[in-house]
Amino acid sequence: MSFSPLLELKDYSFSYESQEKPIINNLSCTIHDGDSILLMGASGSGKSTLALCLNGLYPEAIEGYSSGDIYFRGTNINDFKKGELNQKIGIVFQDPESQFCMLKVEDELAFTLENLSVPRSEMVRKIDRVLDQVKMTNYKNRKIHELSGGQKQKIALAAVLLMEPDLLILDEPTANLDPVSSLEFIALVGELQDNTEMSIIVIEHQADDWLHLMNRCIVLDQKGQLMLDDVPDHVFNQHAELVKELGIFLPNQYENTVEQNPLPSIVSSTHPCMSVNQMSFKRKKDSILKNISFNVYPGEFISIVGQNGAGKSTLLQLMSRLLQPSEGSVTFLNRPLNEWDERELRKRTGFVFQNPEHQFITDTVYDEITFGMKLNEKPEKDFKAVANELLETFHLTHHKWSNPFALSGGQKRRLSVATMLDETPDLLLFDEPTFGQDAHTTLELMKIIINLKRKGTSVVFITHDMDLVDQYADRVIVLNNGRIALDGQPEELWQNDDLLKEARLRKPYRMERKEVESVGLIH
Ligand SMILES: Nc1ncnc2c1ncn2[C@@H]1O[C@H](COP(=O)(O)OP(=O)(O)OP(=O)(O)O)[C@@H](O)[C@H]1O
Ligand SMILES: Nc1ncnc2c1ncn2[C@@H]1O[C@H](COP(=O)(O)OP(=O)(O)OP(=O)(O)O)[C@@H](O)[C@H]1O
Repeated sequence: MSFSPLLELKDYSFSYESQEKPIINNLSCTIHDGDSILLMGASGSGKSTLALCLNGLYPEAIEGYSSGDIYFRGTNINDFKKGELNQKIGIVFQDPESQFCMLKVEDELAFTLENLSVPRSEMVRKIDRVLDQVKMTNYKNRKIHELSGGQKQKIALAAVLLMEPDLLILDEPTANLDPVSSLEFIALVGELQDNTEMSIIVIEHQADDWLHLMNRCIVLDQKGQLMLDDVPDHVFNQHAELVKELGIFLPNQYENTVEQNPLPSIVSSTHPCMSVNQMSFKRKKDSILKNISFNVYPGEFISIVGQNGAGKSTLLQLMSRLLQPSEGSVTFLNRPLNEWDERELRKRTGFVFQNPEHQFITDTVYDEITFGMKLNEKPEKDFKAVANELLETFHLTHHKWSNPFALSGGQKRRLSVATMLDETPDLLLFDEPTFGQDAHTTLELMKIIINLKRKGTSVVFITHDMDLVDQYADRVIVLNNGRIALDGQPEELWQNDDLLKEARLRKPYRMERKEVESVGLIH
C-alpha cells in the first residue's frame, strides 16, 4: 500500500504565454486522501487555472509554461500517459457547456463510459444510477443544448461522477443552480464523501453552505500565491480582515451584522417602461410560458426567481425580442416590441446573457466594450474615456487587450455586463449577472446598477441569490412551471413558506438566521 499523499505541489508556478506575470506563483502544498478543500480567492486569482494544472490539462493544452513539480501518489504528473490523469482527477468546469462532446444526455454519459472501456451491458445501469443521483432521470433522452443552465450543470457532474475519480474538483458547481438544487447538490457531495474515498476540492465564492463538509480552506491572493491554508474556522475567524481585504466573501455566520437594509423603492412613474401582455411561449409542443402579464416601471428593480427550468431565461429573451411569443405581446415605451428598429432597440435596452461567451463578438476586451459605441457612430475620442472608466470599474484595465475568451469566468461575466453600460439605457435585462463574482466585484456591480436605477433605468434581474433579492429588489416575480406564481414585494415571498418550497427557493440568510435563533439553536 502506498503512503504517498494524493497530490503534492512543490514550488509550482504557471504562466500563460500571453501574460507577463505568473498566474500560479511558487505554490507548495500537500493534498491527502479524504481531504475536502475549499479553494478561495478573488476573481482572477488563478483558482480555475490551478484546477486545470492539477489534472495535467495545463500547460499541455494551452500556450503556457510551468516550473516546479506536481506529484500524484508520488509520481510526477508529467510521467502519466495522456488522458490518464484526468480520469483520476475529475473536474466539473465553471462553464458546463465547455465539457460536452455529444448532442444528447444519454450519449454524453455513454461517451464517458466508452472512454473508460466500460462494457455496453453495464452502461445502462450506470447511466440510470448517476442520473438518479443528480435527479435528472427524466432528461435522459433530451438534447443537451435544450436544457436550462442549471440542468446542464447537473449533467456535467454526472459525467464526471461516472469516472469515479480519486479527486473531484468542482469549479463553482452551484453557480447556476436554484437554491434548493444547490443545497441538494451539496448534500449529494456530502453523500459521495461518506460513501466513497473521493477527495474533493470546491472552488466557490460564497462558501456558507459548504462549510460543514470542508476540513481545509486554501486561500490564494491576487498574485496566485498561497495566503492561507488552515481549517475553515481559523481562516474565517482569525483572518477575517485579510479575507475581506482580498475581496473574498466572509461566510455569513462569521459576519457580525447580517441585517439587510432594503433600499426604499424610488419608482415614481405610472407609465410602464415595458408591458408583457398575456404572453405564452411554446417550443414545439411544450408550453414553456403560460399567460404571463406584468408591467415594468421606470427605475424599478425586479428580480425574477424560480427553479431551474422554470422559464426565466426564456422570459428574458422574449422581453429582449430574441424570441417571439406564441401568443400575447410585449410593449416597450408604449410601442409594440416588434415595431422597434433593431439599432434603436439595442441602444435603449441592454441584455446580458446567462452565458457571457454567447455575447462576445470581437477579439479584445476594449473592442468588446466599445463595440456598441462604435455602432452608434460615435468618434473614438468621445467614448475612449467612458470605455477606460468601465474597464477600471470592472477591474479589467490589465486585460484591455486580452481576448475575451482568455479571461477568468468572473472577468468574462463582468465584461458582458460592462458592454451594456456604455449609455444609460431605459431597460436592462440581466440573466444572473453576479454569478462567479467575488465580494468586491459583486458590490461594485450592484452599485453601478443602483446608480442607473436612480437615473430611471428599469432593471430586470434573474438570480438564484435570495440575499440579493432581499437587499435590492423592489419587486420579485416568482416563475413556477412557466406561470407567474407571485408578483409582489420580497417580504411577501419570504412569508410564503408553501411557495418557497414549491418553487425550490429559500429565505435570505438574515431570516434563516432569525428563525434558527428563535428556536434557540444559536445564542
Ligand atoms: N433551445 C431550447 N430548446 C428546447 N427547450 C428549451 C430550450 N431552451 C430551454 N428549453 C427548455 O425550456 C424550459 C425553460 O428553460 P429556461 O432556460 O428558460 O429556464 P430557467 O428558468 O432560465 O432555468 P435555469 O435557472 O436553469 O437557467 C426548460 O425546461 C428547458 O429545458
Ligand atoms: N486562456 C487564457 N489565456 C491567458 N490568460 C488567461 C487564460 N485563462 C485565464 N487567464 C488569466 O489568468 C488569470 C486567472 O484566471 P482564472 O480563471 O484561473 O481565475 P479564477 O480565480 O478562477 O477567477 P474567477 O473567480 O473569476 O473564475 C486571470 O487574470 C485570467 O485573465
